[in-house]
Amino acid sequence: MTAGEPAALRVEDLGVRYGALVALEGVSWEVRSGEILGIIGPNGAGKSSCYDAATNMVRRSGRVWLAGRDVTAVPPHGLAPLGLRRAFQQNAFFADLTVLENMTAVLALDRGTGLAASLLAPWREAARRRAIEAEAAAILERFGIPRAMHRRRPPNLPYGTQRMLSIALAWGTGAKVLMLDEPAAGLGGEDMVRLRDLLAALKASGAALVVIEHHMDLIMAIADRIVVLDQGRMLAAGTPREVQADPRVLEAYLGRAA
Ligand SMILES: Nc1ncnc2c1ncn2[C@@H]1O[C@H](COP(=O)(O)OP(=O)(O)OP(=O)(O)O)[C@@H](O)[C@H]1O
Repeated sequence: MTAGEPAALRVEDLGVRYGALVALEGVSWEVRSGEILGIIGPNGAGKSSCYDAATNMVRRSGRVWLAGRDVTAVPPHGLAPLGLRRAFQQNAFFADLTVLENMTAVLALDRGTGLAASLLAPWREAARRRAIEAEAAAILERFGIPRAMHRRRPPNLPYGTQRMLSIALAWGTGAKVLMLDEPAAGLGGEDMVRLRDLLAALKASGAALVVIEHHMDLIMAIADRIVVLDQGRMLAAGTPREVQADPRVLEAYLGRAA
């Protein structure tokens, strides 16, 4: 990214209420291309509400800009074509389709071809389908899913590979901003290393990543900047080193648990 270029995603003064409960208030941050922004905070701090607010999935106040364009009023399904994509905490895929069919279906949908047309298409669609399948296979490999696994069904994959698949499906034809909700949940050992390497590679490719994560070692290692939420408000923001040294952050995490 060059100086003066607008942030890949900028949110300003986000607020969310569930009835009388203020889940989020006055939250502002931005993430630039080729950057990873971490969002952390104790349980119930408002992290998921912040994602829902940024992607217009909940009634909220505040404003959102994507690459300088005001997308405050754009509905969730209108954001993906603009490059803002999101993967959820739960692995999400069609369990009855193979890994390759899942990826192919996402690409076809991204390109405006319906699922039925992509998978059940008549002969005249065959060449086009083969091209999309080849692209899907290449994306899966990029996300660390080898060809030997492409004909399997997602529930039969190792858990860490299911997670990679969920991220690949969220990525689709490509994200300018990818929002991940606890990508490391349930992962350990080698899978953590694979995830960290993948996120670093996506960042290096120029994507902007926003990552909610409870796994502190991971987020402190990969994030360029971190926003700390507590009780719906911004408690701190800065580099990993800065937030780790912030007494308010230590208090939020350790003080109340002690
Ligand atoms: N749909 C909802 N209806 C009512 N209250 C909600 C709803 N969703 C979240 N909340 C409340 O809003 C507050 C913020 O929740 P949120 O899920 O955004 O926090 P979080 O930081 O993502 O938590 P966690 O780390 O546990 O996932 C919490 O008090 C939660 O109970």
